[in-house]
Amino acid sequence: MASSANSRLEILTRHLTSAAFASKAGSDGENLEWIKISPEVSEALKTGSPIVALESTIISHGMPYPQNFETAKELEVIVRKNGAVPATIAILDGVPCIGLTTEELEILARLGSKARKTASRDIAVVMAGRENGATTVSATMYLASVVGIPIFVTGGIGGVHRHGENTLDISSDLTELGITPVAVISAGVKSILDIPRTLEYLETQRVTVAAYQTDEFPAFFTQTSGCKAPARVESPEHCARVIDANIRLERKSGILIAVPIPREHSASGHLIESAIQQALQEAREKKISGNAETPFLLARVNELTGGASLASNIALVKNNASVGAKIAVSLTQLQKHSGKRL
Ligand SMILES: O=c1[nH]cc([C@@H]2O[C@H](COP(=O)(O)O)[C@@H](O)[C@H]2O)c(=O)[nH]1
Repeated sequence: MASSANSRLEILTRHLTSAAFASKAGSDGENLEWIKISPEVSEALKTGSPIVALESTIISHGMPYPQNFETAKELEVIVRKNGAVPATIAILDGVPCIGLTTEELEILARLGSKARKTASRDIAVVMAGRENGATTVSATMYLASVVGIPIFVTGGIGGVHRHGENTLDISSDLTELGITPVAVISAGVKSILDIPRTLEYLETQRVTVAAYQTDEFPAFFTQTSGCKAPARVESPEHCARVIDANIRLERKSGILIAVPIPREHSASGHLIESAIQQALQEAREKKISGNAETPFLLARVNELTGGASLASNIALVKNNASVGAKIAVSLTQLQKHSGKRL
């Protein structure tokens, strides 16, 4: 335990030193702290308590206001109820923030797509421009790993887009998973994407992929995708053992744990599927591509299903938050014995 806490302290000390350096380096003499960790998250890092990182693109671009604000708050409540500290991550006025206040969550929720969708490649630009950035899976993973948070909950990750073999439109979520040792708990990959190629690409990136209590890789709104998952995990403890092994191995790559949407919320799956097909067709006709494609498809599918997809989306993220927090608690217990942390 002492050595675990020490290793977290080492990480923090490194970052505080970097922040001080950044401050000194600021040519205009301003205090340019480059990262802000909330007091609660900072305390949890020091004491080695379980923490769950949460992303912010899901708030700004993934859902409309006010459901996005309500969901963001509820996710934090669920994480707490299950014994972990939530750390929603975003960039506010150019400062990466680990752990947001309710007021900050509301700012992001109201900004919606006016906040910049920030993938890992965009972090430096958003910081330099002192912009507000909603972090995607890739950017959230990166920032979580920088401060030593090994578990991150989201709804769905990006992937290989359909026709990606021609367009090379592959989300940087997949490459970040290849180089950043954070476990991402998601409901799999939406069928707006090419699921078989996404799984192939994850293999190429050396990402450990496991489905939770099922043999099949889930497709976000539906429990099944027709693709077999490379591995199966049975419980939060089992997930924690996989994450712990990855940390001990120092593989420096991520883990994707795919949790199927709860059965009672997957009923509208087929309705949603046909809306997805229509939205995809419209995106092609309107020539919408790149990082605008996912937000367009999500919003259009929600319109076409009369809000059913949003209700399912909220339900599955909440379920992921509960599973993710339990995994974080198990991992902390395991690491009390092994002493090895991210
Ligand atoms: O079902 C969803 N998939 C993906 C996203 C967001 O979109 C990002 C991927 O975007 P792109 O495909 O442009 O890489 C993810 O990291 C996540 O933040 C989302 O909100 N909902």
